[in-house]
Amino acid sequence: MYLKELKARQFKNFGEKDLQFSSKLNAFVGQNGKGKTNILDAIHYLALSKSYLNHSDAMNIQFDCDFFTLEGTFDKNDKEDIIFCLVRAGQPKQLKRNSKSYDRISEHIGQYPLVMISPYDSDLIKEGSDVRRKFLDNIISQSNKQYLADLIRYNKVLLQRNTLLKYFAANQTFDASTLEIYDIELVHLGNRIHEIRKDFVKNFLNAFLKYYEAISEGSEKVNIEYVSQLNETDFETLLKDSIYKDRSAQYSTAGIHKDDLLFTITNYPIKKFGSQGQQKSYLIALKLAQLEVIKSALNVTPILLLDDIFDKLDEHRVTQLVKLVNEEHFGQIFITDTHSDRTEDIIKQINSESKVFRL
Ligand SMILES: Nc1ncnc2c1ncn2[C@@H]1O[C@H](COP(=O)(O)OP(=O)(O)OP(=O)(O)O)[C@@H](O)[C@H]1O
Repeated sequence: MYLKELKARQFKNFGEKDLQFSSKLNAFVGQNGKGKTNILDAIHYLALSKSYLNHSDAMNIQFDCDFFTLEGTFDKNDKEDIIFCLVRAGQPKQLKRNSKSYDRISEHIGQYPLVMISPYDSDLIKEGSDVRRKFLDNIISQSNKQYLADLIRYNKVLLQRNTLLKYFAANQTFDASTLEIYDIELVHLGNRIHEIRKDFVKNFLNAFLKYYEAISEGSEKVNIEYVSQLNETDFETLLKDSIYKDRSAQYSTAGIHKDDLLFTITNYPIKKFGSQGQQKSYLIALKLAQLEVIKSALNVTPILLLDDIFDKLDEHRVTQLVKLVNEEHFGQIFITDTHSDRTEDIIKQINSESKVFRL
């Protein structure tokens, strides 16, 4: 599967932009602010029906305009699919495949898988546990619909339990039997989610270690640990033990909604002890492992977007990374860079069909 062609109208800084791509490597070169990332974001938008960068669809409309459109021609098993997207400020977005609107936009997800590696991924290391849980949940949900359903239900029950705790506090009352109804369901769902996350991290770790070792040439010891209160104590006991704390906090303080991933380098948290290059290598290995998992779940090779990823990596790591993505199991790749010399070097190394766009 690859993107053959992109037509963007009034999307961010592009009034009108038509591009034809190579099925293997595409490089966008240009100075800061020329719109290299915006092109990757347009591709992201077409593949996943949302921007990587802006939560609000309307923020992608060119300044002083009323709408944007994107049209992408994907080649999937030698068949062409045309994806069209129209966004008008204040209106629901329209998404069509081959001129037919989707009944639900979620039907589009997974059809044209894509993984983006961008400077904004540093949030995964630097921000709170919710960002890492989201990363984990997103990957697992792509191939496990039951997991997604359990997770949605868990969050709903959790919200109801929290509302009840607030009600108890506001009315200076307490009813253990009502709380127990929620606890039974939370324990049932939470245990299932915990087991799946535990198994997933075990498998994901192997792929991650393989990529980190390849990029760093095995020079550093890294690890991902699945941190969960349920690793130590069963969920039922946890809920019982935390009831006084929950009542005073007026929310549920224990459960799988507190899970985290601990990213380490030489046994210390990479967030505090990793250099910028090590953190970047770590993020790249995480995302390449993500690509591998998606590929085996969907049986389609995701498109890979590499936004400005060479900065802060030393020459060895750049070479290793280029070698890696040049391997057979990677499909279409888009890269952006401000250094045209470096891009030319990379293209020489990759030595396969490629196209360079100068912006
Ligand atoms: N809605 C919008 N309408 C018009 N222009 C926009 C809009 N959103 C962003 N831009 C412009 O897009 C430009 C940024 O583009 P982009 O981030 O793609 O640059 P880049 O080439 O990747 O730069 P860098 O090398 O610094 O990462 C900025 O000039 C910004 O003002």
